[in-house]
Amino acid sequence: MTDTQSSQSTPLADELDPERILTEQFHRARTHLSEVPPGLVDYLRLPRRTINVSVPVQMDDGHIRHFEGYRVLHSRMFGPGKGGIRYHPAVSPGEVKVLAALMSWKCALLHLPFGGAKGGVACDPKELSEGELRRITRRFISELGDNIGPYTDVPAPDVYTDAQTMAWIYDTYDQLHPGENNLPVVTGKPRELGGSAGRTEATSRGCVYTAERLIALGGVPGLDSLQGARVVIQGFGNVGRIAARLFQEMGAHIRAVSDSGGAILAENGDTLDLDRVEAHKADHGSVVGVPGSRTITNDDLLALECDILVPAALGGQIHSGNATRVAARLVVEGANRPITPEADDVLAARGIVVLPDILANAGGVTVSYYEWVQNIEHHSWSLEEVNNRLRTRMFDATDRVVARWRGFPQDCAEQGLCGDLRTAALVEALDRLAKATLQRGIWP
Ligand SMILES: NC(=O)C1=CN([C@@H]2O[C@H](COP(=O)(O)OP(=O)(O)OC[C@H]3O[C@@H](n4cnc5c(N)ncnc54)[C@H](OP(=O)(O)O)[C@@H]3O)[C@@H](O)[C@H]2O)C=CC1
Ligand SMILES: O=C(O)CCC(=O)C(=O)O
Repeated sequence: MTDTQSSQSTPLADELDPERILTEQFHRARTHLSEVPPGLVDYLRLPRRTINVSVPVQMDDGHIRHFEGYRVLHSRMFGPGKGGIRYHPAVSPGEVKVLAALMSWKCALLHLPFGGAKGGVACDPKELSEGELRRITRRFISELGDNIGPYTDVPAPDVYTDAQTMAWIYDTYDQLHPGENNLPVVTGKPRELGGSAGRTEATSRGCVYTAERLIALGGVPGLDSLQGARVVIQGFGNVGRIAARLFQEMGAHIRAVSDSGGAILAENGDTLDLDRVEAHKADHGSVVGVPGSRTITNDDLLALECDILVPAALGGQIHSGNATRVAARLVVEGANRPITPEADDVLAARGIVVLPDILANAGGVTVSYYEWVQNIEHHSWSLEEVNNRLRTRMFDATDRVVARWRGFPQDCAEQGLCGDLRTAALVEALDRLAKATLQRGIWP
């Protein structure tokens, strides 16, 4: 589309259902894994445990409200469950279950000694005071009790939670287990409380590293460098805001960004002044209205002509109703599950490459692993050391996924197989999980 056109688009009925999407993605990968017993493959899709808790909280005006909270442990195949905690009105048991499964694939793909987990509380943090959020967090964590722990299930930040939330989680757990080294019970903590150098930027840094590597491997037709690449980013929170900075440091031009209030496009068609965007967001709560920018909708942002599109907000943003309008060469999934399987097919048919979530945004959990190790060892690594380790690990995972992708049969479509990078990443992860399950042994 041109920068001035606008149109509305809707997904198909049920297309955004998270569990249907996971089942479809899983099905696409398992067709490449004919040597793994079918029953075992099914087992790998399902969560080990789902916990629902009711969280009663006294609000600032004195009345009592309750919130629904969830923690799903999908797998502990390679170590403790690992995954963020999200506070958002749309948090549901189905969505948390799917996000937990994605964490298992992500950790397996990155060779991290973790399984997968995810949690969330259905609430709107924008309508809550800091005190109310603190009380929700403390009560949620005490309701979870020993279902989390440094060697069983280790939370971290996700949408609308941050280092402060992690500090409350640590403090609550520490009150319940005095006298132990409880720092590794949660990652993404403030630096003063054992947080790792580089964790805040890690997810975005991982997006840049994986994109850089994929491009260097010749994986994106028509794109040979980040230098001069035109980048569009949806979401201006932890992942989107920092990704904008890091892509710019690599010489890319940030054409447009967005948040829940809308999207902005650099007026001169060139690059946004990120200092101004950040200052405006801090003062007004949204990127919309930054001087020197033009306001557009989030849907129109996804259709802007660019080299790299980075969805870094919520799931289900690119679907069959708008995938035909995406005008990028490469989509880097900063967010978890921003693209539906139907949209994956449309993008693949149009030659648009997708760097899938379990690879592109795995920098966050990778540095969470480094934080966990540092906490266990009572040690602290420099930012340079963390970033070097992260770069090596992200490059290695990208190399393995690209090798798997290039090893797919040439005639995938004729054989009824899906031949995209998402499927390659998932096959790589599932193959490892399947082998480990069989090596550990299914009990009689
Ligand atoms: N934090 C991490 O380490 C990791 C995060 N992720 C994934 O990245 C994504 C973003 O997470 P994170 O940056 O941490 O979350 P944040 O809460 O820091 O930021 C979320 C951003 O998304 C924006 N947003 C919310 N709803 C919409 C919408 N409907 N349209 C456009 N923008 C919207 C928010 O807008 P506003 O500012 O107006 O509220 C905000 O800018 C999620 O999918 C998360 O699961 C993946 C791996 C690790
Ligand atoms: O840092 C972590 O442990 C998990 C981050 C996360 O929730 C994710 O990768 O989706």
